[in-house]
Amino acid sequence: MAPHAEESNGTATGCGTEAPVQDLFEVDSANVQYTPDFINTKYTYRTTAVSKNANGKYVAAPKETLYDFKVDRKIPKLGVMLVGLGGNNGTTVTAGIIANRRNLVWETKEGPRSANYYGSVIMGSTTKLGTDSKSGQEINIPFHDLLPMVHPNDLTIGGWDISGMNLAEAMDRAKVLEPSLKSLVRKEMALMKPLPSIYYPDFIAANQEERADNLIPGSKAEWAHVEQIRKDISDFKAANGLDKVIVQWTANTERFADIIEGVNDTADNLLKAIKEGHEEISPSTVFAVACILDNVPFINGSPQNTFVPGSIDLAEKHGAFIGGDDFKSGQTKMKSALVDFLINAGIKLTSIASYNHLGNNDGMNLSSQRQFRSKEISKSNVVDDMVAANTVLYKEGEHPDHCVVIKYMPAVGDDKRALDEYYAEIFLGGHQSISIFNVCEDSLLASPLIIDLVLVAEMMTRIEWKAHGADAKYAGFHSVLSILSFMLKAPLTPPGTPVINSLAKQRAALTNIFRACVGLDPESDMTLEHKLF
Ligand SMILES: NC(=O)c1ccc[n+]([C@@H]2O[C@H](COP(=O)([O-])OP(=O)(O)OC[C@H]3O[C@@H](n4cnc5c(N)ncnc54)[C@H](O)[C@@H]3O)[C@@H](O)[C@H]2O)c1
Ligand SMILES: O=P([O-])([O-])O[C@@H]1[C@@H](O)[C@H](O)[C@@H](O)[C@H](O)[C@@H]1O
Repeated sequence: MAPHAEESNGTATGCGTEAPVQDLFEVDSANVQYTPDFINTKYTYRTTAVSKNANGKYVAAPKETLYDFKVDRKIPKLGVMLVGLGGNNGTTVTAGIIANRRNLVWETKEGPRSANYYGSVIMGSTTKLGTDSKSGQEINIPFHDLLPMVHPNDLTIGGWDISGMNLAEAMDRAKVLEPSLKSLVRKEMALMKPLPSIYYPDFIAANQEERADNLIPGSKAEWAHVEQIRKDISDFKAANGLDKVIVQWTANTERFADIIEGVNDTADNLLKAIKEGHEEISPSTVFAVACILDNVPFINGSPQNTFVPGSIDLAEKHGAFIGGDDFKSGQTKMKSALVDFLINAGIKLTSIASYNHLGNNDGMNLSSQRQFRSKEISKSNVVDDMVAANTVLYKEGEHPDHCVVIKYMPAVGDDKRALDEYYAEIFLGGHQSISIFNVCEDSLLASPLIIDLVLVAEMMTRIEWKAHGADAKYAGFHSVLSILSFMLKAPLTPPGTPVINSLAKQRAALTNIFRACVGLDPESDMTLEHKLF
């Protein structure tokens, strides 16, 4: 376990390790070479190429592609800068990391509670390494140990907010954490004040204006804003002695930006539009551009279309990582698992009614129609791929009725209520109706996702690949990190590639890409060793 941080100068500071971490396991294979700095792997990627013959019959041909992967084992000192640091998610994830780093225990009405990373797939789940060579029993290891990843206790946290409240006051405003826990982290939180940010009123609800007292000068997208954000990141990195920084948007949901030819359709047009102060450039896109220009990974935890085509074009040109959109925390995460299960069980889902109400500031922002529309889109598209994949149940273009309702009810605060009804046709004209009442404590479910997104995105900056062969050159994965999809409602994918929303497939992709990087085949769960004897 990497040594942990000491708090200093008002930011929770992390610390990387110089020497490679001693891994929990090593792979014994002629295709895997370990050096002090790298894991070098020759990997055979096996797929099935399907075509149609002259009679219209599918022809399935096994296909093998050889890749070389190289993983940098050195764990960096990593900073994360949150846009919206003073919000419910921002204060909660910050307090949570401080609590874990200090192994805090606090009193609650159910008795003492200890800090944990529950809800994080990287820190709270395990993955099957293989089966015991003697007993045949499954050997599972912490997901975090599959590759040499940063530990969240070592993260250095900072960021921006249009509200100037220090994080102790903002934590009180958020009303998420137990008073007993807040009292233990209050001192460190009070020392953390968000950097001034950019505020373009037309992009978020008018009801947010009263908190906008911590602003970078200038009223619309301007190049000075890009330069200020780049300077903020550079200063944060230098002041904390960081090796890398990752920026994540957990600020308010913005309205969708119109995609306008000549404005935000290409990298050059987008840069030109920002310099001209075009009003259709959103704050989140300005942050994305600032990060891309300095190769700082940028992740969008909200549903708006931050990544207009010009920003994706710019990221590809710079080889910078971007990822999004919209943390998948409670109701939608459940939906992406349940719909997958029902449809893959041959049960014909015909209607999904999703209602929720919440009383936090996110809910207040979403009470404005244009911001709600962003969320409605991200919450609605999550079933599309699963429905389209089952042509036995659904004809071309046929899909379940699906409605999404969000209401702002201040009384429930951050304890969002999600009420769902799944209605399906079953055998011989029967019906199945599944009703769910799900209290999703929004920020306590989202905060571990913020951590997972940072850890996976940072890990991807230390993985390179090339086609197997002497003359090929190593390169990074595509700029759009679709590997992050498990944590996101509306996964951004490289242009022209399919969107996968099935939660099981998303986790399998994350697991098996990481397994490939250490020379292990995908986990198939066939367990033939338990069937063929
Ligand atoms: N479970 C969840 O909490 C969850 C799940 C999915 C998505 N999200 C999204 O995450 C975002 C944050 O959620 P939250 O509950 O923390 O909301 P919040 O309103 O408590 O926090 C958002 C913060 O962003 C700040 N902000 C707004 N515009 C800004 C800007 N231009 N620059 C810097 N700061 C700015 C606000 O002042 C506020 O402090 C929302 O967009 C929400 O839709 C949340
Ligand atoms: O629980 P989930 O659907 O994944 O996501 C949540 C929505 O249900 C909720 O309405 C919204 O306010 C939150 O920002 C979040 O998006």
